[in-house]
Amino acid sequence: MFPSDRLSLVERYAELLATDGVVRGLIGPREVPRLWDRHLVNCALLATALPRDARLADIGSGAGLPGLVVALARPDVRVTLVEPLLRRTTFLEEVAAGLGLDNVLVRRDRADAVHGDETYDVVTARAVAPLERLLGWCMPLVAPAGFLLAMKGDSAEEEIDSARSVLRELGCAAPTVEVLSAPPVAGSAAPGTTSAQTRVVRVTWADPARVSLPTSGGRGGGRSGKRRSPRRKR
Ligand SMILES: C[S@@+](CC[C@H](N)C(=O)[O-])C[C@H]1O[C@@H](n2cnc3c(N)ncnc32)[C@H](O)[C@@H]1O
Repeated sequence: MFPSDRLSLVERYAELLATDGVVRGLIGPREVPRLWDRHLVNCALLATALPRDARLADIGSGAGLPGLVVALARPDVRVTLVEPLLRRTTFLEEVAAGLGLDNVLVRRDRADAVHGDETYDVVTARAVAPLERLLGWCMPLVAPAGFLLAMKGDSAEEEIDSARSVLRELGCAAPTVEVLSAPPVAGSAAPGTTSAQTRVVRVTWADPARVSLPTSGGRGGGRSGKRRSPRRKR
């Protein structure tokens, strides 16, 4: 799941989450005993769904989940962690520098402030917003041939249902729900657990040739407060 030469870095990150992360209020103390299976392994499964050398933006990274974990698991992937809260970006910058991760960039911003600046092959998000809202934040960042991977667990189908009209309005294809799994990790899975799994919603553009993304200077969330969305070319 992690390259062998990155394992000590993952262990160091886990230690930082369990100590500084808790003291600085980035992760709840109750999460510490389940850091590996519920957070690190769960997020590392995303790494199995990424194209080689992808450019990825993780929206609402918090303490680095899943973005930092993906950067640890996939040194070939360039990861931008988009997070608006200073306390969190400070931690993310410290961890990335402390672990010597040269494939991580931290951007202190809301997702919509990035619209028009960059697009990415993959955009990820975990526990940030319902899919309906997440689409408006994330799809303007998805390159025409790229995709959004939203970690949604058991609520995936229900959230897709609620997002139908937004999906249509933005010009997205029908989302798919994928189960990513890996063999059990010795000593980390709960008793009775046979393998680690996570459920993700994958959203692509319906017609990549007809996607019109915001351009710089035309970003959404500006002073007018008007929401700009990617539109299909007519
Ligand atoms: C519940 S936390 C989840 C953090 C992390 N993804 C995880 O799974 O542990 C939600 C995060 O989304 C961030 N967030 C909220 N609104 C956002 C927005 N519009 N753009 C980017 N991040 C946002 C918050 O600051 C917070 O760090």
